[in-house]
Amino acid sequence: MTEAAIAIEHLSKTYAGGKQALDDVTFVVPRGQIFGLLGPNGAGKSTLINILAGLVNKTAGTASIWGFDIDAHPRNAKASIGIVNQEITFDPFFSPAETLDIAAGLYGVKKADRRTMELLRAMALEDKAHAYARTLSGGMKRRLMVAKAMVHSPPVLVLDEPTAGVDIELRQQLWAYVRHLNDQGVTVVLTTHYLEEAEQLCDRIAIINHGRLIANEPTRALVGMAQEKQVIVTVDRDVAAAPSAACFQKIELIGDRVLAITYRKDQVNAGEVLAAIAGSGLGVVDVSTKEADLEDVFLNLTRASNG
Ligand SMILES: Nc1ncnc2c1ncn2[C@@H]1O[C@H](COP(=O)(O)OP(=O)(O)OP(=O)(O)O)[C@@H](O)[C@H]1O
Repeated sequence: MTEAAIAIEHLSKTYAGGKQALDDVTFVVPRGQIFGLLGPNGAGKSTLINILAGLVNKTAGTASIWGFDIDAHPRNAKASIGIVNQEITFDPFFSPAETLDIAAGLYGVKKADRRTMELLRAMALEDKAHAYARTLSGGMKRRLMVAKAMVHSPPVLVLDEPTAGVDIELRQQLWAYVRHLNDQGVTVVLTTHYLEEAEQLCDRIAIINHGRLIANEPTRALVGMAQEKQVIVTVDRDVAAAPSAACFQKIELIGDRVLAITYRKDQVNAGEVLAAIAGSGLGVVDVSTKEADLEDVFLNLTRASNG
């Protein structure tokens, strides 16, 4: 079996005060992937990452990074992961080069092994190497944070909400660098609220909601679930049983005259769905549609997992 980049088993966290942020979470991040951890605000993503970082103590379960259990081998586990937090944290009076040197020193990276200029170059910060960090733009600061997380050349890089408040151009640059790192063999985990963002980058996506893992699928399979769209159709007479048609993914009678039809928008459009209703002899009185977004994917998945 190939070893996991990150393996989490039955991980739970209840904060003092009683809030359960993680509830029996088990999943594996395979080595070499770009792995998306999705979930709405407050789902428990940061808690999970902070446990991996050694900043939050778990209540139950185990976690290992690059084969190192975080309790049994905390130093090796920490050396195997670089984490870019949501907050930008560095001393504004140091230059980017100094910032990286200091971070490398904290990790015990020998001077000869430091990659300060290489990292700055990779993050397009070479010409700012000796400027005060406080003179950097917001985007440059964020890139510096990524470089800082990589000073000890960890095999796993975690980006927690890397694009919150980041403009599109910078986002593209950041993703290009993430892909570059991944091409070089770095396993990347990124958390985001945005399915679309994860969709573009990730090989695999896990979804966490209310502290529970509700999906862990190859991106393509998960995105398929987001292709579902629903139309609610009111017809002109009472119907005893919902009509069927090949273009319906699912049809439910939700009132005497109201049908909820799920279809895949990559396969049919609403017009065809309505035509199928008309074809079954029913007159359409009213229609409303609903786009499947991440929220719906959550709902579908939670419904599915509740049986
Ligand atoms: N130190 C803490 N003490 C008590 N409750 C906490 C603490 N940190 C987080 N929580 C709660 O735990 C839950 C999960 O929070 P967490 O920050 O892990 O979510 P998240 O998915 O990272 O959300 P966001 O995307 O907003 O950062 C939330 O209800 C949050 O209020």
